[in-house]
Amino acid sequence: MSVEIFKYNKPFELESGKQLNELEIGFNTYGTLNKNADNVVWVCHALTANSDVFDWWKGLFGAGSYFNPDEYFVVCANILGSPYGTVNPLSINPVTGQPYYLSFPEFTVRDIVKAHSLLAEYLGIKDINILIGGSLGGQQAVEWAISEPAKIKNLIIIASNAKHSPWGIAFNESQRLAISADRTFYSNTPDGGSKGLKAARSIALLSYRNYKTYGITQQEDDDHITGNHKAASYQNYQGEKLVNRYNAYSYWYLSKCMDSHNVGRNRHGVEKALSLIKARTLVIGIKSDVLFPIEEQQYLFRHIPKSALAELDSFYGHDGFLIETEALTNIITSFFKTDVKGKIIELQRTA
Ligand SMILES: CC(=O)SCCNC(=O)CCNC(=O)[C@H](O)C(C)(C)COP(=O)(O)OP(=O)(O)OC[C@H]1O[C@@H](n2cnc3c(N)ncnc32)[C@H](O)[C@@H]1OP(=O)(O)O
Ligand SMILES: N[C@@H](CCO)C(=O)O
Repeated sequence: MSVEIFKYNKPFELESGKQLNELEIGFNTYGTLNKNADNVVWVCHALTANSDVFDWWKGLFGAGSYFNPDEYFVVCANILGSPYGTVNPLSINPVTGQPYYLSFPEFTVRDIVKAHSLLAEYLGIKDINILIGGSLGGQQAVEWAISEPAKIKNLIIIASNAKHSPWGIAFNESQRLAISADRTFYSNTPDGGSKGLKAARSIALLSYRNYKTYGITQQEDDDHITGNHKAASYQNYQGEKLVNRYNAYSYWYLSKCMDSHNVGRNRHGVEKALSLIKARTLVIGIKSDVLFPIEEQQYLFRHIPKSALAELDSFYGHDGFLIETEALTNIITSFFKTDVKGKIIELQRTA
């Protein structure tokens, strides 16, 4: 499915007070907006994904899945700073005629939401029936539900939080240290910082999975002492896989954006901000998630007025939100079948 581009030809003011002179957003839509305009499902994607949600969230999205194009008008937009159609550090700065690289302005989760709200307006979307996102996507979703409470009818937040934790920021900073230790990062070339990015992804994976995941998927049959350990080869492979489809500059800025996440900023605190949410909300946590531990979803559940919590027992850790599509389908189906506030659904892993 090809990416469409929305161009906003006015300067786009960022939360920092800085601005982007031009805003372009890559997005995908699937299905059609119905007569009552009440079938919109908006997906907020996570760190390195893109707007083709039918590709990366198969099993939950697509023909025959829960979110299918016969029933829903699904929209997914590429986030600010990401290189899949939206303005990002490798884009040309109209003022200089050169790519931004490290002169790209820092931006926040609120800026992503503000940009996507402009896209929603352009698409003629007044109400979002279901707003859904995991991880950094969940951070956008909760932020949007607070900034435009009347617009969001139902909210699904998966493996995410209300304010990025010191632990999460420490992981992100460690990844930025890896990127900046690669001096080519400062060369301002499209592949600058590639070795650093590879190391950064390797660090990040440790937070996306966990001890048990590695113990099973990367267990070795033989007894060799050094050299080509399976887990080492996996880290290298995954690092290179990201380098082949991404760039260090987008990664750097998006990790800073994630650190900025704090729904309470200038809103009299996190609890007050969460209390503003009007959407009927489903919070899903993954018990084995070490990056966004279950306590963070329990906290969201406690402070979002009309909310339910599901705790998923997955083998995959944080990345379970992308992988456990069958379990997510079951949880979401039960949520929309029940009106009981606070019902906690406990599910075992299915994959
Ligand atoms: C333009 C684009 O392509 S955008 C792609 C979309 N990306 C996104 O949406 C980002 C979000 N997605 C993700 O983060 C991931 O895809 C996930 C979490 C959903 C799944 O992760 P995966 O990498 O597919 O799964 P997993 O961790 O099991 O790794 C499997 C891969 O590692 C390889 N692998 C496994 N063990 C080893 C090892 N010991 N040594 C080397 N390679 C290994 C497998 O061969 C497989 O390779 P493949 O991806 O080329 O098929
Ligand atoms: N694996 C996810 C990040 C974890 O939220 C991604 O690459 O987008």
